[in-house]
Amino acid sequence: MSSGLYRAVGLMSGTSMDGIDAALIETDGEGHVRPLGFLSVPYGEDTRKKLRASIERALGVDAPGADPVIDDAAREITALHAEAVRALLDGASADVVGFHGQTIAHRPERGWTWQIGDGAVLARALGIPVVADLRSADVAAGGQGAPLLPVYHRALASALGGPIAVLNLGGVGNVTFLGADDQMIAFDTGPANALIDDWVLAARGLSHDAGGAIAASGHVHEDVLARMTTLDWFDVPPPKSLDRHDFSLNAVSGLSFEDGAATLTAFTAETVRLALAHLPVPPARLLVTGGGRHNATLMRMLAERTGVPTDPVEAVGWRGDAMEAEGFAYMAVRRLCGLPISFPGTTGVPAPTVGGVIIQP
Ligand SMILES: Nc1ncnc2c1ncn2[C@@H]1O[C@H](COP(=O)(O)OP(=O)(O)OP(=O)(O)O)[C@@H](O)[C@H]1O
Ligand SMILES: CC(=O)N[C@H]1[C@@H]2OC[C@@H](O2)[C@@H](O)[C@@H]1O[C@H](C)C(=O)O
Repeated sequence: MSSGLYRAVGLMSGTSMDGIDAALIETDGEGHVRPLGFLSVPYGEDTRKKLRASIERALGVDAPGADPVIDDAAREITALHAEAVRALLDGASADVVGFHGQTIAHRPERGWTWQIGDGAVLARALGIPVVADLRSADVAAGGQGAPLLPVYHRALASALGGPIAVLNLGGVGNVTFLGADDQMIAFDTGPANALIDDWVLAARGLSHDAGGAIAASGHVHEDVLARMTTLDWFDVPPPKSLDRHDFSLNAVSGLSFEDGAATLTAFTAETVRLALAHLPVPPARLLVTGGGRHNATLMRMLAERTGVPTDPVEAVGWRGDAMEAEGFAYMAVRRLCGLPISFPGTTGVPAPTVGGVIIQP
């Protein structure tokens, strides 16, 4: 560390369970952010199986606790995160690691959110202080515990004119509205890629609809879509957040493979249109991050259905694949500086809240 600048590693393993993203940035936890490196390490099929089994168990419990299957998965992913950091740093140093962990269940209404991975083991393995458990303080204070990235979006967007919206299309979608005077409104929008992924996996064993080609060859069933979007959840004003498993494929189950993909893709676009209706004014542009920005059909439907100019975040020089990992590096530094990471407008927490636990090696 020198003159308030930290070299920080951020680790994110998202709800798609595709693997671990690791980013290295230099930051002061405020307006200065310089990207220094990024890599992704895919989970092997064996790890994914363990995580799927853990999720199944976690969704059935009243509160997080010891469980042999989940504990085994946690040990395994902690070791994989340590390897990812070593590969990223390649012998170079870092001042802190922000460790998100793998979300296996998110139940803020029950007072908890569950990210597995052992920060103390990681800190010892790396010899670097770790900031872990970044969501719990927010939930304990009455917030949704998600989304947390808005504070990082605000740092990146300070040079851009507003109002803009940053849309993350991961397994679950979330939007950050950045208005005048640093106004931040953020919330989860719906299942972004989760249902599309589930649909193509169940029917053809595919991990995703690459480029949106399957959806492009199908036909959107507007009647089915209308039934899907009448769910009360979409009318609920923010703050709000979702578990990846809060929605199901029931509504499209009778459709052909291609029409199901098209209708689910249109559903994701519609959920964003409904989300934007909760904002005080329409954003001038929608900047899209997360894996869903690689789905050309989804990007086209988003622009058509929202009527808002839509671009991948690369259009303003941000790094869409690295953004979440960079964000957790940034949040780790904010923790070291005692700065809040969640706000009434982003998670519904009553007051700006410092998040994460610092673990010395
Ligand atoms: N080339 C592509 N074409 C279509 N979809 C893609 C492509 N690449 C990635 N995706 C989609 O993006 C998803 C992964 O996105 P991302 O890595 O942003 O999610 P995540 O970080 O795991 O989730 P979350 O943000 O919900 O935690 C994949 O599951 C897939 O559906
Ligand atoms: C509990 C949890 O892991 N939530 C994730 C998930 O993936 C997207 C959306 O749902 C968002 O709320 C959050 O992640 C991002 C990184 C966030 O907190 O901003």
